[in-house]
Amino acid sequence: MYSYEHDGAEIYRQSFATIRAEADLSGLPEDVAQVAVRMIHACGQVDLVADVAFSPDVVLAGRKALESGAPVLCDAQMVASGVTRKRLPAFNEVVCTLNDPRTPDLAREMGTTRTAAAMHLWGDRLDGAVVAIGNAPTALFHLLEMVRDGAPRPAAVIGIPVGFIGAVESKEALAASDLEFLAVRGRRGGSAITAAAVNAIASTAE
Ligand SMILES: C/C1=C2N=C(/C=C3N=C(/C(C)=C4\N[C@@](C)([C@@H]5N=C1[C@](C)(CCC(=O)O)[C@H]5CC(=O)O)[C@@](C)(CC(=O)O)[C@@H]4CCC(=O)O)[C@@](C)(CC(=O)O)[C@@H]\3CCC(=O)O)C(C)(C)[C@@H]/2CCC(=O)O
Repeated sequence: MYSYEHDGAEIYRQSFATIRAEADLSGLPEDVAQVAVRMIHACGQVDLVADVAFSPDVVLAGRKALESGAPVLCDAQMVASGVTRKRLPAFNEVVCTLNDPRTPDLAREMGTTRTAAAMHLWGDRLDGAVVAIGNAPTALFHLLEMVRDGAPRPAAVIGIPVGFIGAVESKEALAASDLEFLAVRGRRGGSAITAAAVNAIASTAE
């Protein structure tokens, strides 16, 4: 026999209370702090808060975009799968074009990864969208290149790729851009944290 909590709501309550007790959220505006709590919840690391980087209006911009029906454009299926549809305020479309049959050929032609190439299949949905990049640094770099070259601007970029090659640099490039953004500086990141951030932004929508 094991003694453990069986009540899902109580697990969540204790979890969020623990995060608020242990994480130093004092340097964050309240709306970003709410999102950071869910990001920490997704990875179990309260020190994540020190690496959270953001533009001041990113939560508001993301929320407004979702309220007005903007799609959530994701680099990987894992990110798309993690977005809780019932939290989205306007039956928003959640898009991941990675597994589109055209993507592998496009990647070969472009000489890049599939995640980066797949963004070209987002089409005009990029305009005013919430972009969620949780896996692929190449996708984040390429998004910045696309916008620099005149592609429509997303309303907010949740750019939290993880890893060792390009992750740090792509997030620094995002932070240096003029886009509304939320990121985690350093190697940490990933699909779960990214989806949690989208879910938090969506949940605060009214
Ligand atoms: C270099 C890549 C990295 N992938 C990482 C971590 C994870 N990736 C998983 C999975 C299942 C997928 N990763 C792909 C996106 C695949 N990963 C890459 C690429 C080779 C290049 C991306 C880049 O460097 O920017 C990328 C393929 C591509 O051509 O774009 C994936 C599509 C590969 C595949 O299975 O076909 C796939 C995504 C599937 C989906 O959700 O749609 C992991 C689960 C690892 C595993 O399977 O063992 C894991 C998930 C991490 C997460 O939280 O998302 C890194 C570490 C991010 C790495 C990039 C950086 C580095 O340092 O290498």
